Amino acid sequence: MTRLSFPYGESIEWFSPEQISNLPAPPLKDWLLSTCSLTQKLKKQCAHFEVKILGEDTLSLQPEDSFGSETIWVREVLLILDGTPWIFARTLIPGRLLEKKQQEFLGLGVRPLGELLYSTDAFIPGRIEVAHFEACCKIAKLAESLQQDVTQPLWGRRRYFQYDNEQLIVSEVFLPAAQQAIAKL
Ligand SMILES: C=C(O[C@@H]1C=C(C(=O)O)C=C[C@H]1O)C(=O)O
Repeated sequence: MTRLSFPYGESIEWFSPEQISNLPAPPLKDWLLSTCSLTQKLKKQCAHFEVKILGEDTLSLQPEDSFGSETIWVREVLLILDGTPWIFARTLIPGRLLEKKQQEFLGLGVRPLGELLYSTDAFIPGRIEVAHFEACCKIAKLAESLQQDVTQPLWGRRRYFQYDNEQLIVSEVFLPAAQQAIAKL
């Protein structure tokens, strides 16, 4: 039985959108590939937006997750719209970058990361990768623990942001409630 606790994210196989033949139909496809702040898009869909921190810590991750850095600061949150969790988000920041912007990252708290990343041109959005997750994975178990049945694969994306000569990675999984709501937009 998978231990359901932070860190929830796990080594996931991500693909460039061109490699995936069965991307979901719009509007979910548009949300997956959007280059603007997800926080701003989500806030338009609710009256009350909230960030719930699941965990923040410096971890030694698997090589495929560590992009060459010996230690990574990991932040995992739920983005909650009018009381319903829509997004599981996981941010990976290499130690070298954390040192440069320690106060900003460690001081985020329940403010959305997007407010930092999109407040300055210093963070340059980069490529987007996508993945979909079956019901067996740890994030699906997290969705089930949030009383959201996983009746179809969950879609997620991973975005790279460059700062100086470092990069951070932000991945977001659209939970069932989000996929159902977006399908009706
Ligand atoms: C990167 C953004 O910030 C969002 C907020 C996050 C957080 O607070 O940890 C993480 C990922 C994003 O969903 C964005 O708004 O696009």
